[in-house]
Amino acid sequence: MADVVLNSISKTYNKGATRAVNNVSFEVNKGELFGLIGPDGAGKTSIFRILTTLLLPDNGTASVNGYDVVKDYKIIRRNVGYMPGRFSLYQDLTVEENLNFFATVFNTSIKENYELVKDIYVQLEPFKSRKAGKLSGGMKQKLALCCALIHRPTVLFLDEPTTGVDVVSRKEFWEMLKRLKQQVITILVSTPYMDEATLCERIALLQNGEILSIDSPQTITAQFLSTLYAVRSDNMSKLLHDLRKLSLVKSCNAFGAYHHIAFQNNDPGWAQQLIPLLEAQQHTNIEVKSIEPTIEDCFINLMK
Ligand SMILES: Nc1ncnc2c1ncn2[C@@H]1O[C@H](COP(=O)(O)OP(=O)(O)OP(=O)(O)O)[C@@H](O)[C@H]1O
Repeated sequence: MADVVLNSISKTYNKGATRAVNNVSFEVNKGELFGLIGPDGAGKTSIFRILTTLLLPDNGTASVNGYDVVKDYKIIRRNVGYMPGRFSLYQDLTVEENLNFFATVFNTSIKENYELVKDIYVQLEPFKSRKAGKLSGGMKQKLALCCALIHRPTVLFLDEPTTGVDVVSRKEFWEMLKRLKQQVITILVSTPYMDEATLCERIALLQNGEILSIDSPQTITAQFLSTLYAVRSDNMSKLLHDLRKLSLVKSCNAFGAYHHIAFQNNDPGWAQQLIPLLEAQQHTNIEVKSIEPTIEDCFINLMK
């Protein structure tokens, strides 16, 4: 059963000049961990604000727990948890005061739902008298998650919860989400980090307000039809330029320490031809290896 349903949702700003969300439809099943993956400006926040009833769509319909986001906004606000990208905590209140405040707003108490947040809150307890503004990024993120959970929501919306957080805290955060799933809470999480996509059960890849693909991360990467190679040499910027000029190369993109390339067809002989071709162009220490595509490879491929 679907807990969240979007039907052809569109949203523009600046009197129609900025198209933020363009005809987006998808469903999120009950208890699912669903990721909205896309770069800055892709439309993730606009979609979250529509689903949490803070923004009206221009067109289309959407529902949460079967309730319409426009007509039934009061019920939805009581039932969902929302962790916005910024400003969800009161910086001048302590850890405990923040959590108490959010519990009170929802007519509940920390005690009543402590079991749900216990795993996360125990890590914050040593700092419970510290002002939220004085917490580290990772701790703020944990407190914001506790605050979004304290009224036991049926659906949890987490907008870029790991943006600007260190790698260890990011990892811990995703482990917390996996544990939360066992409580049968439907979770929608957005992230610009493509590596986090594989931690979701299903994802929607979003660019310029449009869905490029929706499926499990495994299915999306399996649909990448070309054989992919990682290539490096001592001069990576010249390498990118030279690879893009080769007629046998279909696509070439910079990926950290390597460039990822796909050939015009999947003939394995072309990878062997590549080294002498690059040597002829004065490249040294050339390495070419076959690799599995990542979600980022798929995203770039779908953008074209
Ligand atoms: N209130 C607003 N007024 C005008 N334009 C807006 C407004 N909010 C968002 N936009 C624009 O709409 C587009 C989608 O923005 P949105 O915030 O939904 O995307 P996002 O994927 O969440 O990106 P980010 O992480 O940068 O917030 C962007 O071009 C953004 O500049």
